[in-house]
Formats: sequence, structure tokens, C-alpha cells
Amino acid sequence: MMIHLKNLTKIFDKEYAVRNITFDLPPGKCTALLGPNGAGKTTTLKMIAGLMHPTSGQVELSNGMRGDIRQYIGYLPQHPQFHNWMTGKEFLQYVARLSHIPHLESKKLAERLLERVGIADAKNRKISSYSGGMKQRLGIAQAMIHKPSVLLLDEPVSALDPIGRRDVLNLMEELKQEATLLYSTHILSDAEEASDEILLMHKGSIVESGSLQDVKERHQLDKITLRFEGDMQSYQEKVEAFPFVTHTDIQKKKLHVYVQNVHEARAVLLDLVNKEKWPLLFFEVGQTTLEDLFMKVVNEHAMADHL
Ligand SMILES: Nc1ncnc2c1ncn2[C@@H]1O[C@H](COP(=O)(O)OP(=O)(O)OP(=O)(O)O)[C@@H](O)[C@H]1O
Repeated sequence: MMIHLKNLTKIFDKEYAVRNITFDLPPGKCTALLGPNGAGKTTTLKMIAGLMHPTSGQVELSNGMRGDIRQYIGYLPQHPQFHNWMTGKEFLQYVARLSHIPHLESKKLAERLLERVGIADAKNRKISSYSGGMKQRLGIAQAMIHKPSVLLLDEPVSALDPIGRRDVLNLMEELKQEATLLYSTHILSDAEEASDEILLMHKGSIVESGSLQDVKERHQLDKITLRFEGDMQSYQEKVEAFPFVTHTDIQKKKLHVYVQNVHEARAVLLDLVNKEKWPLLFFEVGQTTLEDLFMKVVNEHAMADHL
């Protein structure tokens, strides 16, 4: 099923949390809603899930589906609450009952879902003994209880260790065959690992969207990476003054200089380093990555917060 978001907007206390966003969620794909904290991801997911009313705009379904949108949508909140004294199986049966699924059917369904998300071995153990990754799997099973066509997962892997994260990302890759998947994350490498499409969100707006490859190509800029002894910030200020520099940032103690004319930039920067006798440790000419684009968005976000 296709979902269309049209000019979706949410205002809290006169501030835009989500600002006029429009996009389609293609069926059978896994889409990552990527953005720094406060970008508006949770608010967007809640509006799609029907848990929060938009200030304006709509969420529409294709295929002539009508009625309450919630019957088609499964939702895993950012901080799911479990009854820790229950076993995984008991919890799913309990959730099934809340969804008005008859008792006998709920038993079979719970077993099937526990199998599906890969925690059948632990079905009779108390949830309090589950690892973070197992809890997220149980949360995903809970979101799938009414066989939704769309699964919305809010930061499903952010709190997990690398192994738990890998496991849940793999599970999501599998689940996209059964449901359209949209999940939020503030971690770029997770979005790169498990998504067909990305939506990059910043201050309530979608600033970039498309397949990972398309987004990467669209933003490819030449980049010169430098490292000097000592504090990088004073070098950054001097380098930024050149007209061929579009912007700069510091990542892992390296100064990234994004430039329009790499030949001119290389010559001028090397000249400057020589003349000023800057203690150069590293110099590289290359191209931007998706991480650079993400850092640019995050830095703009951080700067706005300091104003
Ligand atoms: N119930 C609310 N009342 C007032 N402001 C809110 C409410 N919910 C969210 N906001 C504000 O809306 C903006 C977007 O929040 P949202 O939780 O959607 O961001 P997010 O991208 O999911 O970030 P995070 O990863 O930190 O949850 C933030 O500035 C937040 O403070």
C-alpha cells in the first residue's frame, strides 16, 4: 500500500515541529527518516500513525483504503513500555486481546510472530530478562499484531549495541517484504545500512529525499581534508575566508574544506600552508560523502540553537 503525505504540518506553541512536508511512501521499501534530535521525526511518525492530529495537511492511503488509518498501520514508539513481569508470549497475547483478536487465534498469532521476529526460544521467559535487541524485536512483533500494511518504527536501533543493532536492521530488511517500512534514526550509518530510500529532515522540513545513491550523487562536491598539529579551529577561520570555499567543518580532528574549484583550492591552500609554515600532518583531495551532507545539516541545526 502506498501512503501519501500532503503538506503535513504540526505547530506546538506557535513553533513548527513539522513544516509542510509532502512525500510518498512506496510499498515494499524500507525508508529511513533521518535527522538530528528535534528535527520532527517522532511528530511525523505519530501523525502518520494517527496518534496525533496534524495542524494542517493530510495523510492519504492509496488502493481506495478507507476508514480509520490505524487499522493499516503498526507503530513502535521510541520508548516502548512492556509489562516486564510477563513472558514475551503472554505480552503478545495480551496485546492481541486489546486488538479484539479471539483467544485461540491470539495464541497461534503470538507463537507465529515470536518465530517471525526471531525470539521464539525466549517466549516463556520474563521480558525483564530480555536484552535490548530482544525487547525491540518484541516491540516490532507487537506492532505487527493486526497484520498492518505499514510499519512505523521510531528509533528502533538507536539504543542498541552494535550486535543488537545489526540483528534488528537485518530483521527490518526482511520485514519490508511484508509491509511498507518507515523508521526514524539520527544515525547516518544505520540509514545507509538498512534503507532503500532516505528522507533527511531538518527543523521540521524534508531537506533531501530519494534513493541513497541519488542523494549521494546530487550532493557530491570536491573536498580537501587537512590536519594540523594543535587546535584546528584557528585554521578553519583563516581557510573559510577564501571565495572558492563553500563551507567547512571539523570531523574527528580533521578540517574538511568543501570547494568549487579544486585545482585553484589545492594550489592556494598548499601555498598558504607553506608561507605560514602551518604544521601540516595530513592533506587529501577527494569528494564529499553522505556523512558530510548530514554533518552540514546537523551543524546548521546546532548553530541555530546557539543563536
Ligand atoms: N507535545 C509537544 N509539545 C510541545 N513541543 C513539542 C511536543 N512534541 C515535540 N515538540 C517539539 O517539536 C520539535 C520536534 O520534536 P520531535 O520529537 O518530533 O523530534 P525528533 O526528530 O523525533 O527528535 P528526537 O530524536 O529528539 O525525538 C522539537 O522542537 C520538540 O521540542
